[in-house]
Amino acid sequence: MRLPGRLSAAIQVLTDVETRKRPVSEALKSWGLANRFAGAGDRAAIGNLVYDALRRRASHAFAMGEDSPRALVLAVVLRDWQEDAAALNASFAEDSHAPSKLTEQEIQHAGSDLASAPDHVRADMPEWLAPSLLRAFGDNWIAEGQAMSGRPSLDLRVNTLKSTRERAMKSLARFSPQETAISPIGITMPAGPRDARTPNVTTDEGYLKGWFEVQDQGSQIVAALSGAKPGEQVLDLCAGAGGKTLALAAAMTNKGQIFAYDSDRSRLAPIYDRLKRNGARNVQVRAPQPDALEDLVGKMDRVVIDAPCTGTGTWRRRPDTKWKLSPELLNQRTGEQAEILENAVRFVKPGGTLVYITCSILPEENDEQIAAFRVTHPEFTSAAPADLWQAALGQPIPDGVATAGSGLALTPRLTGTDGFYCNILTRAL
Ligand SMILES: C[S@@+](CC[C@H](N)C(=O)[O-])C[C@H]1O[C@@H](n2cnc3c(N)ncnc32)[C@H](O)[C@@H]1O
Repeated sequence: MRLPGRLSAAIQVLTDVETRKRPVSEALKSWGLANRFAGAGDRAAIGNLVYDALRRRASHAFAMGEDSPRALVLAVVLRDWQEDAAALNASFAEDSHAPSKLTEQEIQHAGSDLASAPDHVRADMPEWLAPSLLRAFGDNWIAEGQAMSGRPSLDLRVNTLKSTRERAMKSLARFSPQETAISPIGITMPAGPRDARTPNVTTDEGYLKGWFEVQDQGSQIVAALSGAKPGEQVLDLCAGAGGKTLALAAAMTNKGQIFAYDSDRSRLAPIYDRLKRNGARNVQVRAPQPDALEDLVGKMDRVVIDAPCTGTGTWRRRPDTKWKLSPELLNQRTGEQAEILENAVRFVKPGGTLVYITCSILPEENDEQIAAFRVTHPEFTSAAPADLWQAALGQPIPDGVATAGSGLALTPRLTGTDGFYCNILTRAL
């Protein structure tokens, strides 16, 4: 397929996402099934167009004067990919799969700047979140929003139980891997421009041997900050598919014990295969059932809460969710987090540590959640962010990462990662 056909396909997929309220990944998959002639390169390019349209939906719609799938997709090629309008129209004329010709108005709108746009449009963020983002980032919130609207890199965590970064990078040499800037065991492949494809690393021999996992550098950093040490008793209370569990097991060099629990059996299910492939042998999976964790009450050196959250920190990867988040859902998540924190306390032994993590950039789920927790639990004290960072990562904490509430905030702008938050609290003896 040439670009005109890919644009038509992207408009079709985006229309499907909008009208049927489907996740982008699902709409792309069903387009691929219905159009089997399209190759992997076509599917990647169409995916890029759709995701880029959604990443910058507010600013594209403002410039184009409308929010239709066609306007958004044309905005991507004209505003982001800097395609020449006249050349595009010439290529449309020669391609029977092309969208209809660009109008004079569309061409003119695509060139408009955002000087007069409201702040939330320039930030490409939902308007109702502006006060929260201002609280979290002060005057930098627009720049944070803009960084959150770019494409994410593909990051891998080297599994130090089985390999070294050097060996894993050799295995992936054809993708030009680079070392991550902060995580000492991370590998990154920066996102390419325009129709670049994301490398498929899961068919690599190194992956099949368990040398590395796909894991955003931000997730690797919070796992390192959680400070699990060989020999400890650790409860991973929201283990899900085990991304953090695997990182903790490697940090503990398979010594001590991790209890991996999740209230949702289906989310936990993939952990068994992943543990095997990673050679993680100090993990006991606790399936959800009454009293599943009662024997651990008061005994844990460390309880890790990788809390259910709005996922606002991952909006570069799932930009459709940026426009679906509602105040009701945010309220629901903060309620769940408060309950989980309360439950987690029971397991932390005196002098033990509670690790609270979200992949959110919203203060309601981060500093404000922890501030409320500390009112009812004055026996917990947050560790100093700068000391934690230096000890875990061997470098000084970057500007802006330490939060007012003694947490640590990662963002695309501050650390070149997905958005994450963590707060490490120690229980008094
Ligand atoms: C952010 S995800 C975990 C991701 C996982 N730790 C990883 O690194 O791949 C949050 C998880 O919390 C789980 N969860 C939600 N409510 C819970 C509860 N009350 N107790 C335990 N787990 C819960 C969800 O099922 C979900 O898997």
